[in-house]
Amino acid sequence: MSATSDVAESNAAQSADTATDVMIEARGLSKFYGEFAATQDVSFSVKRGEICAFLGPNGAGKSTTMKMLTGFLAPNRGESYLAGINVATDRIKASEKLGYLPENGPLYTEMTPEGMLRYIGEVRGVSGSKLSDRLAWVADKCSLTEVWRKPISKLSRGFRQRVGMAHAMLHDPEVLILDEPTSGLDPNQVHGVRELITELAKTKTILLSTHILQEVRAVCPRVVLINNGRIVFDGPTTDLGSSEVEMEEKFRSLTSAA
Ligand SMILES: Nc1ncnc2c1ncn2[C@@H]1O[C@H](COP(=O)(O)OP(=O)(O)OP(=O)(O)O)[C@@H](O)[C@H]1O
Repeated sequence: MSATSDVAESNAAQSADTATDVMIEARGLSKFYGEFAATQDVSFSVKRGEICAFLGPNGAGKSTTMKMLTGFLAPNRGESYLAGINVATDRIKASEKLGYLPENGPLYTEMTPEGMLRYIGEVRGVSGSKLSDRLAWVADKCSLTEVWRKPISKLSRGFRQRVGMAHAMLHDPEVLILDEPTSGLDPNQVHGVRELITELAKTKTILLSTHILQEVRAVCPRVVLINNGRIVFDGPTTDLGSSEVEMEEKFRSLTSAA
């Protein structure tokens, strides 16, 4: 084989790898409410195994983008892909790859975590020993054992958030999209959820939204920053600064009104 065809073959293999390695992709996502652009031409991708922060101030467009990425909101322009699957045209196949924790997601508060998660598993077509195994796994990973049979209405916000995480992870998806997973939690609960995310990151691709810089530093080596509906930074977290103070300054300069 010639050197040229060697190179061509290696490039082809590389681009095939690259194609399957992109697990989350936003392609030019725009969402308008009347004249107001909630997001404009948002494009970025997250590769297999990455844990990426989607950072931005309040109202920047994080939840809107996540809803479009997960197929819960139709963009006016642009496309979303999960594991290479077009979310708009192949929703069911894409949703098999996806675990989504929406901001303030609904829970069946009259049920127990066990009852609700069993019900969701059955609706998704999992049953028997496979469902029991998955329930045991999420109960353990999300530290839900002590509240497993208590009504969700009686649980603290931290435990409710963990039930939401368990819901997202029940079908063992490859991709997790988590909208402000630590919002409203006390410092101990924040620590617990961050530990869980770090543990999950060993086997999953994760995009998590936050407006907390410490969260990014604690959990995410990569950051995509959105402001006024547009991406203003995409790169390694360390490129935002080597200390918290530097990061705050950079964040402010990238997100202050022009
Ligand atoms: N249904 C809607 N109708 C009109 N405007 C909307 C609607 N949904 C969102 N917006 C606006 O779009 C912008 C982006 O909202 P979004 O919820 O995506 O921001 P966010 O970055 O997730 O904010 P936060 O950190 O506060 O949750 C905001 O100005 C919001 O008021």
